Amino acid sequence: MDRRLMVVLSAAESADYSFADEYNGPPLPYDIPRAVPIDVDRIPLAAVAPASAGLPDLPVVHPLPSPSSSPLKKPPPTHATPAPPLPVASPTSVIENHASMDRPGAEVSGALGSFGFPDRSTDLSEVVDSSGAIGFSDELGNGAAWSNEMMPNRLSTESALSSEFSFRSSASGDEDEAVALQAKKALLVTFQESGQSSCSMSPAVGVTPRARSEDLDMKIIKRACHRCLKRSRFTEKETCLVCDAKYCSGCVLRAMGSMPEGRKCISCIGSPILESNRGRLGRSSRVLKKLLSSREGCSCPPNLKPGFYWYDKVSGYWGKEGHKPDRIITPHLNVGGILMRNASNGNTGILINGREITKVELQMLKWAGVHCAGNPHFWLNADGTYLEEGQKNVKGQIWEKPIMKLLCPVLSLPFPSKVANPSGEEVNNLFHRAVPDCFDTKALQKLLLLGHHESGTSTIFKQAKFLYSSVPFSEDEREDIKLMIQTSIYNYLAILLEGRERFEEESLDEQRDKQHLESSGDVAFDKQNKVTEYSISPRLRAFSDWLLKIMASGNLEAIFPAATREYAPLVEELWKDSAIQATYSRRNELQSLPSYASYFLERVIDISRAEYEPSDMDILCAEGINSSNGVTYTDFQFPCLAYVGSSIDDDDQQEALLRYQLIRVHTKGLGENCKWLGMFEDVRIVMFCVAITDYDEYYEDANGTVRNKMMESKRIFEGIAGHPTFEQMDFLLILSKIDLLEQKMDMAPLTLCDWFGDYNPVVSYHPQNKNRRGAQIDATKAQQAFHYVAVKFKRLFFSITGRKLYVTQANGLDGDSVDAALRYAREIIKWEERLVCDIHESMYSTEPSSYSH
Ligand SMILES: Nc1nc2c(ncn2[C@@H]2O[C@H](COP(=O)(O)OP(=O)(O)OP(=O)(O)O)[C@@H](O)[C@H]2O)c(=O)[nH]1
Ligand SMILES: [Mg+2]
Repeated sequence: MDRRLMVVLSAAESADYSFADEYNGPPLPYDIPRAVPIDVDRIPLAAVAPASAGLPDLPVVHPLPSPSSSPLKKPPPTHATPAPPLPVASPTSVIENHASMDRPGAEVSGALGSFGFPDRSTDLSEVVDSSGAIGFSDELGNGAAWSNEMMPNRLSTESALSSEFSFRSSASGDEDEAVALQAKKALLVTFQESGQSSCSMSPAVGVTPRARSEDLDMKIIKRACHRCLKRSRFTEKETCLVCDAKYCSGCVLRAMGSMPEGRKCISCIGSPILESNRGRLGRSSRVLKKLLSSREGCSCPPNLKPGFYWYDKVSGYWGKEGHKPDRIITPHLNVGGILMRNASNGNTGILINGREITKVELQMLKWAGVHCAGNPHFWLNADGTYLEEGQKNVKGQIWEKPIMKLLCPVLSLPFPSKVANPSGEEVNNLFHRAVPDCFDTKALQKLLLLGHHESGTSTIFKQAKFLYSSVPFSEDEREDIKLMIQTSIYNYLAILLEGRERFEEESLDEQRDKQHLESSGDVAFDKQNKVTEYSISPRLRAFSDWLLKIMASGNLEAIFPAATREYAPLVEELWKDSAIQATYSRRNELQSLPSYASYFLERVIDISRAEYEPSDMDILCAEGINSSNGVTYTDFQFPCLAYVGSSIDDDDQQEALLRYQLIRVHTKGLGENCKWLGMFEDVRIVMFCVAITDYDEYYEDANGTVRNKMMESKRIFEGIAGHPTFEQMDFLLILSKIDLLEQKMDMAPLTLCDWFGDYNPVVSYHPQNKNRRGAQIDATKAQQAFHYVAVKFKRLFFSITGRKLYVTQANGLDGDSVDAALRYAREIIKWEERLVCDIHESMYSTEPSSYSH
């Protein structure tokens, strides 16, 4: 690395921390402190115990080879103060070092003991004094990186552990416990002053009073992995039940080995667990679950939360007692007893492997084409093949229909990650991108996207596919989309032509009324020969009549694709006609004309060509790609965000492995009183989409009542927020079409919507808010409105649930904006997880406060 590393020190004593960073700014007018490399000649060496010490005839560690011949490199210096002379290991330390000599890596432990880690505690006060908390932890980080790099196989877990542990626990409030544990740890590598008993030596391990007082440092260290010393807030860690040392997933198996006594580090085996950790016994460990799942042959382990479960050994179905199946795991595991008929509390009379199935499972069987008349009893194998009890013939395979892959998640039922073919060989499912095994074992985080008509849900859904899928739409799908766009143009035109006729009628009526007024009704009004701004030429009128007739007959599809090419010039002529343009300018009165109609009509000639290929934008704007009533879902992973000049860190990489599922449901598809919402009880977050521009838009419901779209969104939102399925669920409100708001507010004030009647923003007339010509710029108008609407929904949500509503804005047509909204949803999920972990930690931690943020 030839990049200059500069240590930035905080001049102020009161500064919270300092940090190391690369400096790219202009030359500084003053001298900066320089990092002074450690003088390798001053590295202390272990000495032979003098005979005067009166020690028994003990084996002695030989001095390390001279630095020049040593493979150990000096650690990179990061603190600005010269490194203090490092203490030489005392005679007793030699003995202590020797105590671990018969372990692999003991030699290295000894080397590190006198060179790297244990001296850290002595060195600590210096580093903390001069550069503060983060400076200290950087020091640790570098040390760890160095030692791991140099001695990957020989580094003793205990060495790092012990030195780290002795520091950590002596700072904890529970001195007695710490001292006892310390004594145990110290046998491995800890150094002690001569003359001290092994039990009393722990406080002597170089912890200065100053270091003890640094609570913040304690917290930072506590969150670090005790083996690699890497800190990360979001990296899950496993904690030793005896000494509370934490290990990241990369170190846990080395530090804890095969865990013959449960979750204890190797050095703690044989020691009783801390009483305060008793409550953690039997609780699931996500770190271990992820790690062990790939090693122990169970392709999809169940969620090990405390509770009672049932397990169907034959099919691999696994579920909570009294509930439908939750997972399909490896079959024939030696777990549990006989499967009870009422295990899942089913009431359908149909049995699978002796268990009475639930209603949703019955629905699934029906979709799979299984005949369920007469309440049959089935025998279901792990490969999905099924037979009727007492019969020999396989009746079918329940996973074989491709649609099952889509339908199972809809019913919140599991689908096997791998489907075995009849020969017994496991094959990857064809309908999914191949996902490595380790991903499969991670829980899928489900994000439910809901919204009223035209709220932008399918645009966000499509955008997510573009953002996160390598092949967002297949060739066939693109072909369908093309046909749909070509057809839609005629729909838009028909809406305009109908509107034109209406406006022409209204205009003629006005003319007639006016004429009647002027002539007192003496002159007859000749409607046929009157012209208005909405009138079109006879030729175009003939085409218009024909098209409207075809549309009315619902036979539009019959004239395609010939119509697209043949009539494209006429459509273009009509679109450009002043009558249609005048109609289009009153588009807010044409309820069903989508906002993107002009986007396609402008390009009708191009779009009508046989070789037309829809662009990504065309696909985003096109209607009907996701059916309005159906449920659509897509699985994805957030790619790592690599910023210029920065590398992707461990956290990002770990997060990039997490799998998400975006499920988009149109509220129409939820049925009366949202009765289908119960299907989504396992989603992690509900994202409710509202088009912020809906405040002045109306639609006609099934009864012919004209309703304001914003008020309708509010009504649906109230129903969903208060739905029992989502009692504890996080909600994120996405206010979409934010890009259109500014323009819209110029034409129609927000107060047009009854709910927003009290909108009265403070308009700032600050001179700086003027453009070069002196005109006032109200750049924040849309933002003010956004905040106002957001608060309205937040208050509404709070009044229903007593909880907090998260709100974000989005422009569905902008990938970055949708990416930001979805990443925000991910953050919310993470916060909630963190909160649960914190509560858990605080419940089972002996320390007053182990973590704060
Ligand atoms: N300018 C702009 N247009 C948007 C935005 N979101 C959606 N649209 C457009 O608004 C129209 C309706 O959006 P959809 O995503 O289809 O709405 P929906 O929620 O799926 O509603 P249904 O189609 O009724 O199911 C589409 O033409 C989109 O292109 C946005 O943020 N900005
Ligand atoms: Mg749509």
